[in-house]
Amino acid sequence: MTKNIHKFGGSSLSSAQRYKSVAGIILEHTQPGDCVVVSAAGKTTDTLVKLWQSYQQQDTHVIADILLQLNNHQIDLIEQLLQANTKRNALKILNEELSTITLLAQTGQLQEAQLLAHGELWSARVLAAYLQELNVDACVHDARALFTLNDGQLLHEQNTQQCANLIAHNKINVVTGFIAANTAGDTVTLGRNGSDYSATLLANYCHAKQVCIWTDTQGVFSTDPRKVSKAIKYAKVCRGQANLLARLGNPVLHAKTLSPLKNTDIKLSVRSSFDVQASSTDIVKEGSAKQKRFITTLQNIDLLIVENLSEGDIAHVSQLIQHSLHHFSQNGETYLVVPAISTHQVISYFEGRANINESSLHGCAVIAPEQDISKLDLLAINLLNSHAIEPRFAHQDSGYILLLTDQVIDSDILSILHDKLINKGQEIALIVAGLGNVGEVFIEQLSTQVERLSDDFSIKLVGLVRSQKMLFNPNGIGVSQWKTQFQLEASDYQNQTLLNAIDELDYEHKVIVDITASEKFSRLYPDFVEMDCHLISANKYAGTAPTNWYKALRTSISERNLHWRYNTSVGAGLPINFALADLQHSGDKITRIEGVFSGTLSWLCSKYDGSIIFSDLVLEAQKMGFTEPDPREDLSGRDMQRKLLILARELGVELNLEDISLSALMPDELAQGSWDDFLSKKSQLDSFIQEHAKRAKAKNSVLRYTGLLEIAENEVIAKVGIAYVLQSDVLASLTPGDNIFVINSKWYSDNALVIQGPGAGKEVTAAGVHSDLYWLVQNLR
Ligand SMILES: NC(=O)C1=CN([C@@H]2O[C@H](COP(=O)(O)OP(=O)(O)OC[C@H]3O[C@@H](n4cnc5c(N)ncnc54)[C@H](OP(=O)(O)O)[C@@H]3O)[C@@H](O)[C@H]2O)C=CC1
Ligand SMILES: N[C@@H](CC=O)C(=O)O
Repeated sequence: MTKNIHKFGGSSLSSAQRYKSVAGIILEHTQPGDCVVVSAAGKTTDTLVKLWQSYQQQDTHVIADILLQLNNHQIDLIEQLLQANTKRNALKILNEELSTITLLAQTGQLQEAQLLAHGELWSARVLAAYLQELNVDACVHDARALFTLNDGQLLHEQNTQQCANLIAHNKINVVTGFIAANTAGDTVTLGRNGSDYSATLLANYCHAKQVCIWTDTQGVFSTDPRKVSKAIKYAKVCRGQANLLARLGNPVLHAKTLSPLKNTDIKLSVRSSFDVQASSTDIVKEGSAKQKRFITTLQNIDLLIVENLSEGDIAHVSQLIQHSLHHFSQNGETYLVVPAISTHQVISYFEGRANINESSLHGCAVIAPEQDISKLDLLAINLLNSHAIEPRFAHQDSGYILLLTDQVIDSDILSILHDKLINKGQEIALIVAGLGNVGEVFIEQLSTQVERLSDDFSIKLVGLVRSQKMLFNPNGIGVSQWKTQFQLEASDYQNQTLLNAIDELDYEHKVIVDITASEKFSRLYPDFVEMDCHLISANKYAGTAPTNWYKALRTSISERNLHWRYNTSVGAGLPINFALADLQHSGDKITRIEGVFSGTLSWLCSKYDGSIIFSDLVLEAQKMGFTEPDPREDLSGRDMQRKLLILARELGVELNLEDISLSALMPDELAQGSWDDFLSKKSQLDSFIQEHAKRAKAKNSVLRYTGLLEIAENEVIAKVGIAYVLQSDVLASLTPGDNIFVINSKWYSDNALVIQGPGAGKEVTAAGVHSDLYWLVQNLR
């Protein structure tokens, strides 16, 4: 049974390397019986159109050039992808076909559609042959045997039967997009971007479950992400809004692509074939997702008034000019928005029923939930006016506003409109992992913050995660009753359950707040990022992961325009990462950071005077919520080593944990075994500390645990360890629990910049996590 239809466009097949990537996707994402619809490789259709025009103009030089170009491109693909007999065979067929084209042209028998069809035929054949070489049982279908039209109308019943007869249930069916046949057996095309339409038609005829359009963008965005960096990628868009978008300037989907899905349950996804890990946008049935806000731009259009416009006219004209069309009524007139380049063709089609009302227009369309439209209309006009743009024509309808102007809406204006119209009132889903010392306080402080930020965003807590249990509610968990709700409703925690729940969320923004100390949880970050989640970490594991993993994560975050905040991973609530980033952005160069970066070790060393045994102080620090879940992470120096690595990476220094030398504040032996084992041997820790305190005293010094990062031209010194500091030193009089960062830089060379304050504690840390959340929300605006 055919379950899924996958469609790959020209850009996904533009080179041999791209074919290999597509084959990789097919291997991973398809099963026997699925169909793979392909467009012509790269710009092949454009080249074939030029060839057709050159034949019309009988321009022999250009014809020869184009034929050579097509031949070389195909030979290149065949040579790189196929082997032995398959290759020889493919080259022979290509040669024969190009000769036939020449012969047909010379005898005046060449037809345009028949010529254009070669693009899809070539890609389908090369892809299927390449898949076969990879041992995939693939077959090729020429869609002219599957889709028949009579007088421009698809013969649905006949086509369903043809698909049932020909589509193989035990193979991967590679199908040519874009082309069909008429009842006389001649080739016809389904119009520009017809391959998407082929895919949804095939899904309808084969009763498929899902169509996946693999393209060069990651999905459907609130606006063009190439023009507006804060464009929001939506996880779900309803078909009605997708249809409007297609008609009002968004090129990702075309209105006719959606038509075969009407009255079906077939799911449509838009995914990137260039970034396979990225999440998709799903186009779903009305009511299955909330209505979103979009802004699209229109350029070089004319506005026609048409008499007695029918749906049939729209279908015919769209086919004629190969463009999705939008029409609407206002004050008793019916308007049609057409690309200026096609106005002449459209007017002739209507034979006196259409007149130009306004010409040479540009503008924008805002699509939004019905109830927001009037408010947004006013706001949009005011914003345009404030930039000296007076709409020449305005139309407000259910679910959208159309503002047509003399000026082009450029990226700058579009960004402003997007910020003020689209990026307001958006919903942010918050998933908090780690409900320990810091996590609990973070949630207690949450309701005030949610209220404070509510002007711009509606923040909803949707997930709470502990090591063994999780609570997830896409509609929101009551912040004031979270504990009771967690006790009563939490289910067993599993990574996949959590990931599935996040993937299903229909929110504009998703934020994972990691307040665990779990390495295992941090390993899920790449999955979160693939689902377009922003990250806030108090957890230090991801920030100190091996360089390759860390860099890949960073790249993936920046490619998706996401944010990762982790200020509390060093210095708890102190603004150390902010300060370093700020200095660097302002042109400073940091050369040295020295100090005490552990609240726990600061507290322990400052408190210890021999009157209370050291291990009892450790237990007290643990009780106060200062220490890591296992305080040996602190005593081993490992936690401070992590902080130093985070600081180093913040400054662009490429280090791994092993590059930071470390001496522990406990005997190595105590690092092994369980916490109970440690407690049974804690006297060893006490003797160890006693001994160091004695040695320090002998030098008129006190025992401290310090870190140093020194960045010279050719050398980086990075170390954490025990230090004996003179009584007169600033580190000797540090308030217990305080961190101190002494920073030297180009600007702070002789007189260092000092940041000092509490470096651990649940309240300050939770407040620091809120500061990261606040920063993030400000940057989503
Ligand atoms: N305490 C402080 O002063 C500061 C802490 N931090 C950092 O904040 C983080 C939390 O510290 P703290 O609150 O003190 O730690 P706690 O040990 O009190 O809390 C840790 C929480 O994480 C949960 N958890 C553990 N493993 C997983 C997992 N695999 N998946 C999901 N949840 C998990 C635990 O679940 P369960 O409840 O089931 O055990 C617990 O709720 C740490 O990374 C720490 O380094 C940063 C700055 C200062
Ligand atoms: N154990 C840590 C807590 C914060 O990271 C410390 O004491 O600094």
